[in-house]
Amino acid sequence: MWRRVASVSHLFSHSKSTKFNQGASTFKIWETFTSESEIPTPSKGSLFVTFVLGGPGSGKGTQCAKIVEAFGFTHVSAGDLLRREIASGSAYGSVILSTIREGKIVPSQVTVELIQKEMESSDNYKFLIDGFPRSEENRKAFEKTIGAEPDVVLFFDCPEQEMVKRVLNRNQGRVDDNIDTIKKRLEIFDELNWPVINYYSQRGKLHKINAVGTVDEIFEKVRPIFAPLSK
Ligand SMILES: Nc1ncnc2c1ncn2[C@@H]1O[C@H](COP(=O)(O)OP(=O)(O)OP(=O)(O)O)[C@@H](O)[C@H]1O
Ligand SMILES: O=c1ccn([C@@H]2O[C@H](COP(=O)(O)O)[C@@H](O)[C@H]2O)c(=O)[nH]1
Ligand SMILES: [Mg+2]
Repeated sequence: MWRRVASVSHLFSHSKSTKFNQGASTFKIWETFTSESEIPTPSKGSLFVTFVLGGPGSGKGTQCAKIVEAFGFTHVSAGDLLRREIASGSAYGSVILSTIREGKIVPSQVTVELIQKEMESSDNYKFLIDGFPRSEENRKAFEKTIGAEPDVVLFFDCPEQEMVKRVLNRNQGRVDDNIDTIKKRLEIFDELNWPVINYYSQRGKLHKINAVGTVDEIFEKVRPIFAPLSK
């Protein structure tokens, strides 16, 4: 399925064996980008991971749907996986629900396991991981468990006022779409997500997109990032 490019198991000697890092490793060494304008050119069969970051209501899910349509990615929304876990009545459900209500972050172990299962159940090799990692701890847990780093990191940069307006108008019945929880989510975003954004910026993987405008206008800024990919 995924083409092996090189072994990186020595970098993740404590990680669990998974579809992504079995034995001598089934994934490639990730290209490092020296500037923000460089775009990776993946070949079919190599795992290609995009992290999609941005504050609450910045439009991550909306743009992911368009990327899926245009470029054939599999969309893995960490928030959706957690909401699905609550709905399934799992043992973790009540603690996840109270964490989401408080706008806090669910323990990495839970989220990474859900993401891992979702990726492993897909035949695709191109993934959009939406709304994750939300903290440096999340980021490190993903690297350790999945044994991979993102090829591309999108960051939808949106003013707070606009994000609040969008979330309050979303009308999807989410328990966290109320002004009190939004304030907490914004605080947590400021405190914990910026270090992740800075981390990927320093590694030249970050694509910062101004998220103000119509959905189509924003997608026209996203499209060139994936232009080297065929569907
Ligand atoms: N460019 C845009 N202009 C106006 N409204 C938008 C735009 N993009 C998305 N929206 C709307 O804003 C709301 C939030 O968008 P979306 O769910 O995509 O954000 P998100 O970043 O995934 O938020 P969250 O982190 O809370 O899941 C939705 O109702 C969506 O339809
Ligand atoms: O990696 C994650 C993703 C999400 N959460 C919690 O879920 C809500 C909603 O997430 P959205 O991405 O906005 O759908 C978020 O506020 C967190 O409480 C998480 O803990 N970890
Ligand atoms: Mg979303």
